[in-house]
Amino acid sequence: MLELQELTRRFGTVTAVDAVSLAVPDGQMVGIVGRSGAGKSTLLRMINRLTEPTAGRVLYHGRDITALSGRALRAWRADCAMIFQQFNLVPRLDVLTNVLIGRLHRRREAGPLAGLAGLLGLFGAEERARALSLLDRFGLAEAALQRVETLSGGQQQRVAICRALMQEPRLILADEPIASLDPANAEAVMEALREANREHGLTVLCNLHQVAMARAYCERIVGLRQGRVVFDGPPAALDAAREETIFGSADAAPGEPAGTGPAAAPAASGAAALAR
Ligand SMILES: Nc1ncnc2c1ncn2[C@@H]1O[C@H](COP(=O)(O)OP(=O)(O)OP(=O)(O)O)[C@@H](O)[C@H]1O
Repeated sequence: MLELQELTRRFGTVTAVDAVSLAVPDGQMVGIVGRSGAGKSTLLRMINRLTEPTAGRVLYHGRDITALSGRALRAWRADCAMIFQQFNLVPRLDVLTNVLIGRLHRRREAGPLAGLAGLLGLFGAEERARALSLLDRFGLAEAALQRVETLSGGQQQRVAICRALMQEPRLILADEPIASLDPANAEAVMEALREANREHGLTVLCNLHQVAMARAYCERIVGLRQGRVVFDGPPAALDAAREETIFGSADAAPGEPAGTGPAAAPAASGAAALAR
């Protein structure tokens, strides 16, 4: 169980995440939705401590993640694989090497020398075989020796998911993984995340602008608005009125003029429509 207790992050006068409390059982696939600026990225980044909370706690299986430092924090970060909108692969390296880089997160845990051995290309036959088998599972085995920059965005994101699995994490934190993809590639990536969730039993937290994708692929949807949880439930419970609570109406919400405030989308009038 991952527990967020009154998790808060302020940037100056902006409260990006405002006392969020959530309990996520192991193996759940959660879609976190909300307008641009609602606090989705900040929330996710506090879980692996890329962003430090201003207040509140993160607990995993009862252990206080917020209090970790040094080696224990590195180990926790290795338990949380992160997927980014821009893939964060090494474009000039081949696909297989990019996937093997997932092992470095585990090796860094074992100490600097083990990490260095990985950087020098000293991956064992077993690790290579595992990387290839992951690529095969996601339909990418034939591209294993191609430079990653020659692949489509959707293929690159699936390589990033293979790299994440190579890390043998307990959680996947995906921050807008499909924001820059066309619909077909977006679906392929969401399928891959669902497979990681179901076949590997991983907890997946996935930030999404598109409610339709969250509905289709996530068993639970958490809606954020101005850093607060305004919806938490299964897709079937997210009716039009509740969706409006998350995204606002076609017109700006009361007291929240279009294009201003921490939760403002590029244009509030278009944000709800774009998000659906
Ligand atoms: N490093 C930072 N410094 C200052 N303000 C920040 C920082 N990171 C986030 N914010 C602010 O916190 C609020 C929440 O941002 P966040 O990126 O978490 O939202 P989001 O829902 O992920 O939005 P998007 O979908 O556009 O990434 C915004 O007002 C943003 O400007």
